[in-house]
Amino acid sequence: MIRLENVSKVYSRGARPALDGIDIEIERGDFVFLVGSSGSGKSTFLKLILREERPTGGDVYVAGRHLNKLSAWRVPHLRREIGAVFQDFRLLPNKTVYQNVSFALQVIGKGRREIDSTVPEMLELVGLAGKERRMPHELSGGEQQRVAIARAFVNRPPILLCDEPTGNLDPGTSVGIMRLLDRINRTGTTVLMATHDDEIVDQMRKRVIELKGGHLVRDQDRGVYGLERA
Ligand SMILES: Nc1ncnc2c1ncn2[C@@H]1O[C@H](COP(=O)(O)OP(=O)(O)OP(=O)(O)O)[C@@H](O)[C@H]1O
Repeated sequence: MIRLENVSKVYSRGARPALDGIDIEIERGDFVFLVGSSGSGKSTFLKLILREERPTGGDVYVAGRHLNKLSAWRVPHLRREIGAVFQDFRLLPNKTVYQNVSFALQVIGKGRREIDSTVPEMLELVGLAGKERRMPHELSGGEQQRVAIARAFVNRPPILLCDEPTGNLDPGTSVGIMRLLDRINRTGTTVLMATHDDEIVDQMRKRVIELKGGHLVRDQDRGVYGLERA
């Protein structure tokens, strides 16, 4: 589903590479934690997959596409295959919960009837039934993240990328969000989550990929956050 072959990224000439010679394959349906200290290259890794950045060396393949060769007008098609969730939720502040989720379908040209049947289903899945008419500021952080996940997943993309999705949430709320991501993964969705949340990683025992200074230093099945704590 995602494959990087000898991928490097240098942002500016002479700078240390943000990623250096990365080889990795993530299969359909995998759940993968991407860990590493600040500046290790996690966000750059996610940006290459979304084609927000391009590699300076090597090849990136996502959902059957060779991104090096993907022309700009095809990038929106790639992005339909990838739901993205961020630490800061990024909801539209002037739209209701329902509108935030339905907007994601409107912009890809879905019809009213399909939207009206899909959105309630998705809000039910994320545990927000009954809160359709709330505005984002009337929700807790955990609820806002559930809206963001509903929006990212409403068109059932095969890949969900999560950049620190529990970074702004307390531990109890984070567990709820992880249960939801786990459920989404069990539907066959590939989940790739960059995180600093050691408790979550240690609880879930999924595949762990660790970056250090732009190098891939660990790829561990049923892994933990830090080997020294194993
Ligand atoms: N747009 C950019 N221009 C120049 N350098 C960048 C840019 N984005 C990232 N970098 C550099 O690339 C390296 C990797 O950064 P990246 O944001 O990928 O790390 P990260 O692991 O996601 O960090 P964090 O956990 O703090 O989000 C860092 O040295 C950073 O300064």
